[in-house]
Amino acid sequence: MIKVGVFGAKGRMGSEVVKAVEAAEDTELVAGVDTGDDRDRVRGADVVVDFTHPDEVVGNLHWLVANGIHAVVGTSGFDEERMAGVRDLLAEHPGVNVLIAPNFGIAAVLMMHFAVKAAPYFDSAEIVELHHPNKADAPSGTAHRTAELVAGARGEAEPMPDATTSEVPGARGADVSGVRVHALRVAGLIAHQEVIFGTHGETLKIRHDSMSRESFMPGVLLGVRRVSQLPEQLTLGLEPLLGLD
Ligand SMILES: NC(=O)C1=CN([C@@H]2O[C@H](COP(=O)(O)OP(=O)(O)OC[C@H]3O[C@@H](n4cnc5c(N)ncnc54)[C@H](O)[C@@H]3O)[C@@H](O)[C@H]2O)C=CC1
Ligand SMILES: O=C(O)C1=N[C@H](C(=O)O)C[C@H](O)C1
Repeated sequence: MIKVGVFGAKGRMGSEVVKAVEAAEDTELVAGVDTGDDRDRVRGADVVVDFTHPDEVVGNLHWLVANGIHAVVGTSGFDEERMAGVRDLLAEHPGVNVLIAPNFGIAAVLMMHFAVKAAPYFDSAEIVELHHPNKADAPSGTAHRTAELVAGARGEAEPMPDATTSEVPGARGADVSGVRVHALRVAGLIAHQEVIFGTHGETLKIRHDSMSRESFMPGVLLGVRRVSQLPEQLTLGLEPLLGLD
């Protein structure tokens, strides 16, 4: 049995993780921790899953790593600088592993993978992410990561065509690694993203839709099962666990 703790246990994602961990045959819930609870409640866990808040997750990670507990992190907000901080932290604690996945949806990971494959063949690439209005951060962690991956796959390609000289601030979205990202917050939605590519006379749209938060659970459980055996102390994204690297 893998002993699992959950940080953010009363939240939209954390409450699903609690149910998934309780339902799986090879995992056992040690405790759920939410705001105001003592982190000590997860002592004895092999792995803790964190779905909290971008402003809280780093403090949680420091506590977990210092206490020798592997972490599976879904919370967004991990840019290059933050990743470097986690790498430094892990260097002081050999034997502890951290998996940070911007998106645990298997189809979402495939959407990012296909976008990387498509990117070198197009002049233009822009990302539209659409989420529920209770989301704390914009753009989403998934969109941020997709933009970085698409930019990397474009390599030394020409700058994207864009004749805009007059702009209402924000109208062209955020520039993430040279890729424009547009964030919509709409009641009734959960999590959705389109990557739109264009070249002469042709466009390609790659779209992913999360219809329920349950859809993230197979990916979270995969992370819980595999985090302790990952070859690197820090893994970004579910891709290597799915054989997609
Ligand atoms: N990687 C992925 O596949 C996914 C990632 N997310 C990310 O997960 C995070 C949480 O999203 P939601 O569940 O929608 O938010 P939420 O607001 O519904 O839940 C967060 C919960 O964490 C609790 N919390 C805040 N600080 C805490 C702390 N220091 N210790 C323990 N609990 C704490 C809050 O009280 C709340 O109950 C966001 O960053 C979101 O972007 C969301 C969905 C999928
Ligand atoms: O807050 C959410 O809901 C989601 N957050 C993650 C992100 O920021 O990419 C993953 C998914 O988009 C849902």
